[in-house]
Amino acid sequence: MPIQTDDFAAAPLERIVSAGARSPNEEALERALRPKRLDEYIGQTKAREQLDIFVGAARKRQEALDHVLLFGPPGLGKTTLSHIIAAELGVRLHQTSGPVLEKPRDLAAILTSLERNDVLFIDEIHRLSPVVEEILYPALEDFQIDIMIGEGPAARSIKLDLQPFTLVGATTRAGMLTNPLRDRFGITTRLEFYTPEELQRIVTRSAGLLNAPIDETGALEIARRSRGTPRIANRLLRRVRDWADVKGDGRISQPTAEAALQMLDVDRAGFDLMDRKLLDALIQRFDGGPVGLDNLAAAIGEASDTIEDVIEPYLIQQGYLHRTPRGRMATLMAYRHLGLAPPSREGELF
Ligand SMILES: Nc1ncnc2c1ncn2[C@@H]1O[C@H](COP(=O)(O)OP(=O)(O)OP(=O)(O)O)[C@@H](O)[C@H]1O
Repeated sequence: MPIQTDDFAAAPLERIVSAGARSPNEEALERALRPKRLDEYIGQTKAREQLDIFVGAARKRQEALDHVLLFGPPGLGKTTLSHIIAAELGVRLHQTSGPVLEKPRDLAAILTSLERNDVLFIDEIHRLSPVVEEILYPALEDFQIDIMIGEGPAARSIKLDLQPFTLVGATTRAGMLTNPLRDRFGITTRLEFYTPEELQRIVTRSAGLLNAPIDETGALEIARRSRGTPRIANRLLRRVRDWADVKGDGRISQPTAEAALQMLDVDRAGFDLMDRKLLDALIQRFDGGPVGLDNLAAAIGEASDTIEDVIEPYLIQQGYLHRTPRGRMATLMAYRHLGLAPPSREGELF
């Protein structure tokens, strides 16, 4: 049955290509568009092949799968994959996130409620507090936790046995994980940006679920401007579909997609005003760099974390930005993209 989207509010237009922030309505729609099984999950061939084997083996032996760490920029499908892992194992998924688990007892309550071979998904696992992380170590290694009973001198610690389970941790920052935590994951999977062809298949699939008529050229135009990210592809698809419904005959083809995305200020490279502002500041105010992250953040009025997690990974991957030990630098492609003349600097990047 096609999904009705009339009651889903639009994402904020000022950052339509951000893979980060989402409204609750958009989250609901994402759930509906999520592939449910591994063979519906498009792209990420390496991750999919590995998981297919490891999950198959665990299921055959009726054992808990080794703990899995998924890392990569937001919106590439970490949450989706954790749901798929649980579905393929035929077990329940319990979902939480690092910042939500404030106290050791928050985590203890979840761990003691797990049934045999269940999957516990912790999003933003790099944001677990150290005291909560301490509880996790013996849970991951020996399926046991130590909990304190009572207070003051009468306090004592008791050991509780847990059911075997699989932790799936997701993070945008594998480098921020402590070594003891990182070492406890048996399977580490890095999610990569998607190719335009993979995104084209995702857009086509989502359009089918949304009952939106689209042809190959329309899907490819949306895919090319989606920064390698399914979340953005799905979001742009919905906005293009609005445009096609109001300004056209409802069908999405290349000219419709191009006109709609131009209106939304998403350019041919998938950059929005914020990306262009960052590249522009880097070139015009800092002579192309190198410039430190904090200075760049101050210049464009954005948080350093947002630049690091959301904006720059794609700019770097596409070759518009370099991260050097001395700071960020614009590449020749960045100058060209903005229509600016590059400086002639011998021995440097160009
Ligand atoms: N491989 C894929 N095939 C089809 N659709 C996908 C795929 N990966 C992600 N999606 C779609 O993209 C949306 C975002 O995916 P998801 O929520 O899993 O991202 P995420 O990496 O967990 O992001 P975050 O870490 O920001 O929560 C989902 O609605 C899902 O439909």
